[in-house]
Amino acid sequence: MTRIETVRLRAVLDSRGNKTVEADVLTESGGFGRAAAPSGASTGEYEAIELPVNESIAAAREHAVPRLEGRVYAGDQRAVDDTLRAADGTEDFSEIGANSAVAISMAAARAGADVLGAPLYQHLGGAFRGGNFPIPLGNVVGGGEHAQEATAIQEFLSAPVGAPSVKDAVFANAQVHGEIGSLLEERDTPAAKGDEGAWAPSISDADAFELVEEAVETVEDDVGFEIKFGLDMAAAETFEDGEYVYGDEVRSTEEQIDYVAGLVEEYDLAYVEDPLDEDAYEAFAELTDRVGEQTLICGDDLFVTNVERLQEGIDVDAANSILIKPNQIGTLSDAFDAIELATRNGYETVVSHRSGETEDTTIAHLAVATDAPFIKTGAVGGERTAKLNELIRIADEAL
Ligand SMILES: O=C(O)[C@@H](CO)OP(=O)(O)O
Ligand SMILES: [Mg+2]
Repeated sequence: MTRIETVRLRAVLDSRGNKTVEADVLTESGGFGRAAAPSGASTGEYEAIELPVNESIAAAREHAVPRLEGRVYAGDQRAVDDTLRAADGTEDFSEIGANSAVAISMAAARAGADVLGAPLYQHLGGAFRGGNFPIPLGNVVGGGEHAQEATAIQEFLSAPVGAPSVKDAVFANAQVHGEIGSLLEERDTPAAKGDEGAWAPSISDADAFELVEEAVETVEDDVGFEIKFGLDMAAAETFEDGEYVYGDEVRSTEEQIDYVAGLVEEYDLAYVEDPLDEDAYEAFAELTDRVGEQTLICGDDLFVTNVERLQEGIDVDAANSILIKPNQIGTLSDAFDAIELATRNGYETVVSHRSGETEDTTIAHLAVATDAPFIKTGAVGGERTAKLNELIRIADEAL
């Protein structure tokens, strides 16, 4: 019933103005699904490979599309994704590109949902899911690879942990973002916005901590529920010759662990992503041992949504949460496998956008379908609010 009739691929723009892959999947019964690949800037070394868009589309048309059309059912996600893997023939999608793979994988899921007449989260998660909503982590101040001349730490994330509903949480993050804008204006500190819509002022990390703390407290008082904040330190980007280089600060591994543990204590951080290098399993484990009871230590570049790397981390207690980015691994099935392995081992999952995004809302559905406790998808900006507003619609059963 959901047999794929046609797969169409095209280049469209992402939020940075770069080209990305969009896929349409049409089924023989008239089902239709469309999805687009996001793109990272602070990409992990072990991620699946994103090929130049035209190259990826040409390779996918040659190798993957003929194996899908007339042969595979869009509703059978495993079969779609196995076919993509077989067509590619490599471990890291370097033949057809993870950008075409993930676009086709997500478009097929949408087509499958369309044929069923079900919302995507229900098709992906089944009848017994959809009642829990992720807490959105909203990037409110940032720099690193996402903005020039801004904070050395890549992301300061508002975390409305006490929000009574997803809608309240989404609005609270936007309010924190707005409050920071007002504080910057009061201080005569000019600020551009980074790739994810966060403020990107030319201030030190220490100043950014004070700024975000003040904004969070102000909004917390106003909304009446608990808001914390967290960080993506994207440490692999700053790790040079065995040292962590954040602006003028240079730290050894032990110093970095002490520094992060100190930040968790001082600011009662809810979340710390990639505090250490992408190969530093042991150092991650040391930090998790010290502060893992108080906060989430999340692996992004460390795990790259890859079950083998996650298992390595589980074996040494490297972290207590994992970032889930479907394009990091190439298919929805692979992302699901990582989520299941994580959940079985008590790791919290954080479904995530990329810095280069489109209007695609698949990750909002993925988070709801898997009961993910968190979603990281920005606070403001059209490609970010596309996902946030979709969460609100899902909660309202307005799809
Ligand atoms: O590091 C990250 O977590 C992401 C998203 O915030 O950034 P990028 O997509 O550039 O890898
Ligand atoms: Mg990250």
